[in-house]
Amino acid sequence: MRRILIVGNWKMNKTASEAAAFVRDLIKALPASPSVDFGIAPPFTALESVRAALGASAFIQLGAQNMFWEDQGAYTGEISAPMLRDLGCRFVILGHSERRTLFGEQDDAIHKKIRAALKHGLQAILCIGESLAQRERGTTDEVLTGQLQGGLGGFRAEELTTLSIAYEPVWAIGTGRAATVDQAIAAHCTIRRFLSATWTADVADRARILYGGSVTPENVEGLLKSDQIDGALIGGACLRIDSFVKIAAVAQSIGVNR
Ligand SMILES: O=C(CO)COP(=O)(O)O
Repeated sequence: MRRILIVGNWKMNKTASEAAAFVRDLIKALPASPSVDFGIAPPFTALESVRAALGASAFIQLGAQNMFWEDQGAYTGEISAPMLRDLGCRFVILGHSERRTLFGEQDDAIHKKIRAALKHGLQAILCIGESLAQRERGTTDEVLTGQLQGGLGGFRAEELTTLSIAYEPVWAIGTGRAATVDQAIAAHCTIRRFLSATWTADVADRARILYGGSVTPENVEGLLKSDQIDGALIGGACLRIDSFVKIAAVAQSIGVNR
């Protein structure tokens, strides 16, 4: 069975010192031997201070919110996979809908980033999700499989053993309007079926599929109770200690029984 993964995507929030102080408090409040995995993706500028604050707390993984696909060179403003590895990152979020819509990221760029992440031993969390218009048009499944094909097409099954996918419907991000459990399960099943049909049953079985979009301490239990939902990628509710800790407690209680 897949272990639950709870990741806080802090987006463009918290200075390096605020982030470090938060993490020091968080470590004290989280269970000492968790039955689930935790990850935090602070802004690039806080990676170093968060790594120092995490110290030996290996149960919280450090990750980044984006990266460029080249290792080094004349790419002003960009950050590479080796740079992230050197700062202790273990994962990187790629293809977030804010990157796609606000910064024009397309599938071919996301594909190159995933390849670079895997080459350097970073776990990729590939974000996919439909807009409200696409859902209303009834094209959700097509959008999801198109984004999977665009991001992952051409990879060999052996390359995808550490892959995670985050299903983040665009209309649910930061809106307070989360997908229902049934909507999330339906999308996760579409994703898993596609992984199995395109690669192997093993790839589909191993991939952790997280839900993201207005996850809160109140709705996380319903989501995680489904064995199709392997965790959550959380924005707003992971910016506050109290709600992060509440979500962690729910995940922990479900995780021990998985
Ligand atoms: O985009 C998200 C996580 O990547 C979700 O953000 P919210 O949890 O704030 O809706």
